[in-house]
Amino acid sequence: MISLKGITLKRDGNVIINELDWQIEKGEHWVLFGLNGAGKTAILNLLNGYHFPTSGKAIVFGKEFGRVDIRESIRRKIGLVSSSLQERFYKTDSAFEIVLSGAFTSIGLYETPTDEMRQKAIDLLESLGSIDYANRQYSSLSQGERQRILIARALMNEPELLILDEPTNGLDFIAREHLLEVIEEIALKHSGPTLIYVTHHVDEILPVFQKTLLLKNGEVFSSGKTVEMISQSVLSAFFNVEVEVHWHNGRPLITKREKAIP
Ligand SMILES: Nc1ncnc2c1ncn2[C@@H]1O[C@H](COP(=O)(O)OP(=O)(O)OP(=O)(O)O)[C@@H](O)[C@H]1O
Repeated sequence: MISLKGITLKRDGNVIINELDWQIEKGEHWVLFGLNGAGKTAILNLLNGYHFPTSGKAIVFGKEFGRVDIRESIRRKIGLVSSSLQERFYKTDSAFEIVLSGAFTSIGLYETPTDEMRQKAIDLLESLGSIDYANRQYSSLSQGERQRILIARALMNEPELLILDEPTNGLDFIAREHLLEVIEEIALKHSGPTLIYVTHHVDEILPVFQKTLLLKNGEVFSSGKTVEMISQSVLSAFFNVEVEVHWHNGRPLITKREKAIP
């Protein structure tokens, strides 16, 4: 579905992504894990066609970047949930209008939605538990409610790939767990999209994310099965700090290992 080989991205003379290799198969849900400044956003911008690789070969949905302009066709197949989108919406738009705008991949509604689109938006709002606040102004919603609206918006086009960029930012514990339940349901849907979950929080990695790419300083530190990546030895080397990993109900927790008392 996606094949990135030897991708390097330079911006203003700086190497932001260096020799990145990443293969994503359909139905294989991934975590993109990296600390602040690792280059996660840069990779998402690459996948969406907002940045162009300086070198390397990128094939997205069977089409190679650079051969023809494939940005438009790519963006219709990718749903993006990112807090950077929130700042771009119009303050007066209702949650329902924002979900509908997903059908046109636009910010704001410039075209008249069909009855079919309206019904789809209602169905999605219902399935995400958001119908009660569908007519409220988006700007008046809580952060957790906004994230659900963004997910509904991203699902309007039935994307092949759904990218969730740090979706739990600003959520309290309960709202976070509720959102993770929604995400798990989407991931488990047979005909649903393939997911990329971007985070720097280990404890948000759900069992449905069976693959993890660890990104450090713009390079792949390691990638593969989540259980192998989220291990004591790999993460201690990744963080450069000794950590312990504890698994509970299929979810990992990490703590810094205390120094042994001599
Ligand atoms: N136009 C640019 N010119 C130079 N450096 C840039 C440019 N854009 C991004 N960078 C740098 O590239 C690095 C990767 O940035 P990126 O935003 O992709 O990181 P990130 O992993 O998404 O971080 P965060 O978790 O903090 O959002 C950072 O060090 C950033 O300062």
